[in-house]
Amino acid sequence: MRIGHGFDVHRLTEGRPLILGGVTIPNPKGLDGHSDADVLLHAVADALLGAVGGGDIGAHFPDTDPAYKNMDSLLLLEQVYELVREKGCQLVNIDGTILAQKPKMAPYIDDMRNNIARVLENPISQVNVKATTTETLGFTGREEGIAAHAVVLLETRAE
Ligand SMILES: C[C@@](CO)(OP(=O)(O)O)[C@H](O)COP(=O)(O)OP(=O)(O)OC[C@H]1O[C@@H](n2ccc(N)nc2=O)[C@H](O)[C@@H]1O
Repeated sequence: MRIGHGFDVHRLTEGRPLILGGVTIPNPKGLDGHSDADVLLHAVADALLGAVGGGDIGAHFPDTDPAYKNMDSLLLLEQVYELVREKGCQLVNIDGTILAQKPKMAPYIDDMRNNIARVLENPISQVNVKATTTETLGFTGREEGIAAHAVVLLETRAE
């Protein structure tokens, strides 16, 4: 068994869509970044890479490479999971947490879970996503940005 943790932050800005877990969420501001800035999927991808000792997404998808401009992070996650499978590992379960003061994420959580479960070829029961405010504290509480954590458990095929 192997565990991994991922964490990511993106700044909220006007003129960008808010995409989390592959779901476009109506909101006055979206997330800034080189890719689609899907902070939840980035945390999940970093957790997967961490679990297999595969570095981090910045090393695999440099934000200086035009190829990743506005990249759909579901494709980024797919490529990371291919690497996990190549290393003889597969997903047991994921737990993700979005830290955002607004908007309310509850209506979109199951769609996020479905997207992640589909890309990682696992039942939705293995993929948990939750959201929390930071009680107006810190940069997330001031609605300057959104952060996300993810923890994954993998099993090696030999197990
Ligand atoms: C997903 C992508 C796609 O281009 O861009 P964004 O859409 O987030 O902008 C990138 O992979 C986004 O990678 P991410 O890892 O989140 O970006 P950063 O935090 O800026 O880190 C970029 C790279 O610098 C390294 N790094 C970061 C901070 C630091 N103090 N020292 C470092 O050496 C990290 O290991 C990483 O490999």
